[in-house]
Amino acid sequence: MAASALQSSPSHFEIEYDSASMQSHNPKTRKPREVVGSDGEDGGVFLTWEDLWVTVSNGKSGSRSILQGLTGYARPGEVLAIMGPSGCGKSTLLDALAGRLGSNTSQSGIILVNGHKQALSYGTSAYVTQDDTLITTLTVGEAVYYSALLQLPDSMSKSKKKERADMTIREMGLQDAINTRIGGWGVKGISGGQKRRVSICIEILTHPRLLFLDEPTSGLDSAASYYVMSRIASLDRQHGRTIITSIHQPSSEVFALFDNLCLLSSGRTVYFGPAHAADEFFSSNGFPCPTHQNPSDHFLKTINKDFEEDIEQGFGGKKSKEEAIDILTKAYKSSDNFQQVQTQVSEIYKQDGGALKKRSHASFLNQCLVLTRRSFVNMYRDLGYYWLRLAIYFALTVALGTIFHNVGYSYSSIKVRNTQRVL
Ligand SMILES: Nc1ncnc2c1ncn2[C@@H]1O[C@H](COP(=O)(O)OP(=O)(O)OP(=O)(O)O)[C@@H](O)[C@H]1O
Repeated sequence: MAASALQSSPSHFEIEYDSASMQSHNPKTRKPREVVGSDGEDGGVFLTWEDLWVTVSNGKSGSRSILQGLTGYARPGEVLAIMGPSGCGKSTLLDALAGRLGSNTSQSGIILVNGHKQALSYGTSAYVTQDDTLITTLTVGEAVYYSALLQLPDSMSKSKKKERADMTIREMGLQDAINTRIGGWGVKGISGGQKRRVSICIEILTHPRLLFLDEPTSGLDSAASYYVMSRIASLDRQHGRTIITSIHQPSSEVFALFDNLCLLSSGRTVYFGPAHAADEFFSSNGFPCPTHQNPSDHFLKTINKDFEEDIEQGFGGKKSKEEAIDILTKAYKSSDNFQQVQTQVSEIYKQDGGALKKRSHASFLNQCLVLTRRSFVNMYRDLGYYWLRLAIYFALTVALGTIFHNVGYSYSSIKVRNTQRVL
C-alpha cells in the first residue's frame, strides 16, 4: 500500500467515497459488482449452502436441531447480513459456513465454495468472533503490527507490513488510540467498542476474500457502527470480497449497507433475499413496518418469540408470535424470493470458480521469533505474569538455599545434607 495512500487517508471516521461508491450505498440502485479479486489476485469467493441442518447433542437428553434446512448464498462484492433474535442460530450458521462447528454438533447439507466441496485455505477467509481475544498488555499499534508480522508473507518488507497495519488502524478509526494499551481485568485500557475494532483490524489485515463477522458492531455506538460497517462494506465492494455478518440491531443507515438479508427465527429461514425488499415482504404478509420505525427493529420484534406479546397483523387482527413466524416462514417458502435463492444457488453450482489458492504467510522461524518477542513484551509488562513470579522464584531460591547454609564440609556435614535432602 503506498505511503501516499496512508498520508491521504481520512482522519478519524471521515470516510471518503468516490461518486461510484456513494451510489453503491443506495441498495435499490446498487448494481451487482464486477468481481476483480482482492489485491489483484484471482477472483472472489462464492459460497452456497443447501438444506443445511446443524444438530447439537445434549448427552442423555437427546439432540436438538439448531439450524433447520437453511439454503442461501453469498457472492463476491456483497454483504450478507444474518439477523434474528438472540439464540436463533446466527453464530451457528457462521460457524457451519466457516467450518468451525464444535465437536458436540453434527451437520448435514451441502456447503460449496465456488461450486466445489473444498476447505477454506489459509488467507482465503477470516473470522471475527464475538469475543475479543486480545493481549491486554500490548498497545493497539503493537497488537495489529505483531499480527501483521505473523500473518503476512516474508516476501513483504517490514515497512510494508507496518504501513498495512497503520492503514488498517486508520480505517477502523483507531489512530487516536494507537499508543494506548488494550487493557483488561484490573487495568483500564481502550473501550469495549475499540477492542471490537482492534479485533476487526487484526482479521482484515490480510485482505481475506471471504470475511465472517460475528456481531462486529456490538459495543459500538450508532455512529461508530455505521462508520465501521460502511468501511468494511466499501472496502469489500472495491475488492470484490464476500462478507457474511451477523448483526443484532443495525440502524437504518447500517441496514442500507447490506445487499442481502438472511432472517432467522429458531433456526428456520423467515426471509432470504435483497435487504431492501424485506420491508415489502413483511408488508405483503400483513406485518407492515409502522411509520418512523426502523425496519430491522420491526423485523426482529415480529419474529422474537422469547417474550409473549401478540403482534398486530394488518388484515387478520392480533396474532401470537408463533403464528406470525409460521405465517412468514410459509410465505417465504412459497415466495419468488425462495425460488430466486434456489436459482442463484444452482447457477453458482454451474460456475467453475476453481479451487482456492493458499496464500503464503510468515515462515515458521519468523513466526517463532515474533511470538517470542511478543511474549517477552507481554511478560515484562504484566506484573502478575512476570514480576510476581520472579519474586516468588527468588523467595523460593533463598528459602531452599538457607537449608544448606553453614552446614560445613566434614563427614558429619555430608550426613546432615543427606538427611536434609530426605526431609
Ligand atoms: N455447541 C453447542 N452446544 C449446545 N448448544 C449450542 C451449541 N451451539 C449453539 N447452541 C445453542 O444453539 C442456539 C443458537 O446459538 P447461537 O449462538 O447460534 O445463537 P445466536 O443467534 O448467535 O445468539 P446471539 O445473538 O445471542 O449470539 C442457542 O440456544 C445455543 O445455546
